[in-house]
Amino acid sequence: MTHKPGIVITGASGRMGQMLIRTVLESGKATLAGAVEREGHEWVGRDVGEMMGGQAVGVTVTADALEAFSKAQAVIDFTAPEATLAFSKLAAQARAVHVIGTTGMTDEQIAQLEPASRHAVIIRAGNMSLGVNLLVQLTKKVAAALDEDFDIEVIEAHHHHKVDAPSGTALMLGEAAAEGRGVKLADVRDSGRDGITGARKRGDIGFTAIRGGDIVGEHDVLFAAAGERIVLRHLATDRAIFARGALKAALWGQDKGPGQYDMVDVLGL
Ligand SMILES: NC(=O)C1=CN([C@@H]2O[C@H](COP(=O)(O)OP(=O)(O)OC[C@H]3O[C@@H](n4cnc5c(N)ncnc54)[C@H](O)[C@@H]3O)[C@@H](O)[C@H]2O)C=CC1
Ligand SMILES: O=C(O)C1=N[C@H](C(=O)O)C[C@H](O)C1
Repeated sequence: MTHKPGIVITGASGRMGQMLIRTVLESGKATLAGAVEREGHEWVGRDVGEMMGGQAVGVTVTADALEAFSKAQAVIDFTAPEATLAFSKLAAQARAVHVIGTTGMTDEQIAQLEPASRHAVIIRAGNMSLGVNLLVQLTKKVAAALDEDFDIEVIEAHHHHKVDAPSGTALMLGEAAAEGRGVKLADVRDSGRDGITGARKRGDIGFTAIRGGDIVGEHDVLFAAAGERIVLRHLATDRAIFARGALKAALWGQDKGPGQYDMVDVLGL
């Protein structure tokens, strides 16, 4: 690719926002076309490089997302569900590729992305890392090979700032396990056990969420039967893996037609 696409990062001051800005600036494959934060945020009106504690990079943080998007070829968005919905409409208006890493969206909110995807490329995944997307494929295969004598549990751990549970990744893994078994996750999902829950229901897929300290993101898919257990595990130790995946998606999306895609499409898994 000779032309370097301009990329806007939303949620610029966030944990992922800052990681994405560094990744784009250091990539040599894209330029940083803009940095967006919410109205009233202390970073708005300031140079994003300086606000991250380094040299000025010549990009002023703005709350005017449409103006920023209209000068870019892609938007990478790791923010919050309501913000992401609003950004999807603006990215479609600007015909910019919208890479969505935001998790915690309801089914209704996900359905509301459809009109935007008629006009622009949307690439959405609860986890943008190569390792997790490979684990999703493995989970599907293992679940398809085993019967319901194996209880499936998804166990995830994240830092204490995380606001949604189960994590987007845990839900991807649960969906993959359900697909492997030929069932709908909604019919077998068991989240948040507490109190006298009764015995585990055969065929259910259980979810457990741990929150503590600075854990970047850990996911186990446990297949537990009488006398043996299989554990598929992914450990993230650096948020750079998510940012690298998101940048790859933004570049991949440049020559695709409008529609909704995920990281399995991007990575060709
Ligand atoms: N798909 C993936 O690979 C990954 C997804 N995530 C997800 O990304 C999201 C963000 O995670 P973190 O960076 O840890 O959170 P964070 O709380 O550090 O950052 C979120 C940022 O979004 C900004 N924001 C919120 N509403 C906004 C609006 N209307 N306009 C502009 N900016 C707005 C906030 O001010 C904040 O700077 C979460 O949903 C998380 O689960 C995180 C890591 C990897
Ligand atoms: O909020 C996070 O930090 C993460 N969120 C994503 C998720 O919900 O799965 C991906 C990663 O695990 C980090």
